[in-house]
Amino acid sequence: MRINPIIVQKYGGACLETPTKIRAVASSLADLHSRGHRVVAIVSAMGKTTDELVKTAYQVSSHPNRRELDMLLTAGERISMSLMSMALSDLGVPAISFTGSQAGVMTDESHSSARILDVRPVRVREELDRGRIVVLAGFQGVNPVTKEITTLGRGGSDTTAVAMAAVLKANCCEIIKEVDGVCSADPHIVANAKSIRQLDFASLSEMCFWGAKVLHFRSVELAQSQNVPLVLKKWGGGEEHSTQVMKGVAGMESGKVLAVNSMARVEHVEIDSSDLNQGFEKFARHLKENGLPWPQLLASAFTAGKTRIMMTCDAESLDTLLRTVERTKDLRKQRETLSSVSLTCFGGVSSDLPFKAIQILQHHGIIADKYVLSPHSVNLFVPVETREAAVKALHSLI
Ligand SMILES: Nc1ncnc2c1ncn2[C@@H]1O[C@H](COP(=O)(O)OP(=O)(O)O)[C@@H](O)[C@H]1O
Ligand SMILES: N[C@@H](CC(=O)OP(=O)(O)O)C(=O)O
Repeated sequence: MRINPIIVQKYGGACLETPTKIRAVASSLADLHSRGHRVVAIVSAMGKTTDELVKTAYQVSSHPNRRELDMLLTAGERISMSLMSMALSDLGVPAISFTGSQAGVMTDESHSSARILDVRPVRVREELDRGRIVVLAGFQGVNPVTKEITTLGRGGSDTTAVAMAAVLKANCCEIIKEVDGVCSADPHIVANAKSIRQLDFASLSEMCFWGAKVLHFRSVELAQSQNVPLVLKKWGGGEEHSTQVMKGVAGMESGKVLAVNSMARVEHVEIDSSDLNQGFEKFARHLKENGLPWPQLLASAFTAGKTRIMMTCDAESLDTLLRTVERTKDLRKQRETLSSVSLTCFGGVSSDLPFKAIQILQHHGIIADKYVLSPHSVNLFVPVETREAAVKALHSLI
């Protein structure tokens, strides 16, 4: 007996913003199903719903409890999944929606930044075997011991999609976007940013770590380790509007600049401490005592009795962290907020690139006051108000 191939498609909030868009996505899923695919659709919350829910939480509490915040935020995806399933039924296509816990997404217990430990998609498989389209709420899971509902961190639906594609051994995991896949810069900043048709995992992971909002960076690592065939596609667009992620792409050590990405907000926290280790212990204790998630750490250093940690995170978490730090004797915000601008290169960074980048910025009146190198990227830190100009200026290197 021929077994129909499984396709996992993930739709982000931008593609699901309105009921009309949901109906359009439903008809495209129905089409895929009618062509003989077994279809699993992972959905995010509609449009900016998650941002709105976070805002509402902060209107009722200056310091929302993280368990309750997860309960609230998972509702966004639950709305999308049920509406999608209804729209599919309306088109005469059998469909069923599941939350993360119903779909068997098991996570650790870390609210708002949980990691997937295992996926046991028993019900998903049963429903696929019955011929239904399975619609899953992305971004969420359940801790198997405490039975508490968790979220995977902002943008986490991509990670749900990749994890599900891995355990179902899907033929393809398609991340459907409103943009032309991965571009050489955020097309909302650089109007002539080019779509990157083929991209290796290492470069993509680096771009996403340093602010490319196209994919949750954990999902890239997962896709690579689990060998998941990953494609990013523009909704309704053809192949020229998509990016295929590959193990290796042609070329050796070209050092070619592939993309410029940026992070809007990088903060520095200073901790009175006797060494780096004590600095980190105090920082970890502060996060725990205030129920805060770990931010994304970028660099740290110890000098003259102070540990300095450079970090980023979503705006609400950074605001809460800085508010709680104000009330603490040994911790403080160290300097003005910065933005990062990153050049990601194929085949490794060439030694002269940081200096070229600094010169270009300087030519545009932008002073970068430090940079961090990683194997595939040069990451410069600039004043917040110059971020977009810096991205545009450095895009000339592509
Ligand atoms: N290098 C990049 N390539 C493509 N998009 C990028 C890049 N950097 C940032 N972005 C932003 O990422 C967003 C993600 O795509 P979109 O479909 O709008 O979001 P979502 O899937 O989260 O609903 C785009 O709106 C775009 O502005
Ligand atoms: N809705 C969640 C999860 C997510 O992945 O969203 P999106 O795919 O729209 O970026 C968020 O906004 O963080």
